[in-house]
Amino acid sequence: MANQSHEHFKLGVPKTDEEGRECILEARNISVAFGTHQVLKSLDLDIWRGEILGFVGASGAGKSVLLRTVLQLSARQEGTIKILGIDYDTATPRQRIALDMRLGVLFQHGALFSALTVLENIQVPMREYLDLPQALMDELALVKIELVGLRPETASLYPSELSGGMIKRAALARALALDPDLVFLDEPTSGLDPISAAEFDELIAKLRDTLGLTVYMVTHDLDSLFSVCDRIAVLGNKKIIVEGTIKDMLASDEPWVRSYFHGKRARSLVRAK
Ligand SMILES: Nc1ncnc2c1ncn2[C@@H]1O[C@H](COP(=O)(O)OP(=O)(O)OP(=O)(O)O)[C@@H](O)[C@H]1O
Repeated sequence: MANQSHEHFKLGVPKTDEEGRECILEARNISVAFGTHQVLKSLDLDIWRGEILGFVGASGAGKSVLLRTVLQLSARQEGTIKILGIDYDTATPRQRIALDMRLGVLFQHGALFSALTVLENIQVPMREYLDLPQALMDELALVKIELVGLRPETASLYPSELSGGMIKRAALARALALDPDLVFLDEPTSGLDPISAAEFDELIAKLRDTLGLTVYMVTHDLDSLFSVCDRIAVLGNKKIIVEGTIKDMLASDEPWVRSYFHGKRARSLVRAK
């Protein structure tokens, strides 16, 4: 038993960059097709500890497909995905569970269970992966509720009783339930008014700064890209066509990147900076 629990937590040795940051997720040569429709071809991606990586690309470019692929939720034709230095395909079942626990996900529409309260929603991953007494799970869920800036009274509310911004925060609290290293956020500010969206961005930046969280954010929100993303990756032509800081995006000659980051809305953000 002792050996089994040891194996459960035995993870790999991730590669590091020149600043000594660990590579939390390393995807190589990823290809995905649906029938004859090739969506991703030989795509490479590294995600480094502590960064907020924004993923953009034209509608239909494959952002959701890539997200689902790196989360092992949809099949790929080829390619390897290492999480914390472990190749998911060759990992033992226990290592896979340990890896799954290191990742949190906030799907686009919050995806809370409507029949469960906020507290119960946050406890879903705890019930799935941990064996804790109810009182401890209640305590831990309340800590997550506070962490995402919700009031303790929110714990007993159902999703239908929450505003859009509160749903996103509750879903984020659930994504953080197991203290993951990396959270995936799919369009986290879509559907929020600009003030709630800006507050959500601030929360993400705060969690990165205080918890050392690493964030993979699919977004169309230029405000988020300008205000919180350390690095931006642009998906197009079946792979990452440009990646870098917002400054790099503004300097890029790539036609889609130019029109996206030099559009009217982007120009007003550049002026405001
Ligand atoms: N299960 C599937 N079966 C067949 N084709 C699919 C499937 N899932 C996605 N696709 C196709 O893959 C392509 C990429 O879709 P995807 O949803 O990843 O785009 P996206 O970049 O996330 O777009 P958006 O910004 O509009 O959400 C699209 O052409 C889509 O029709």
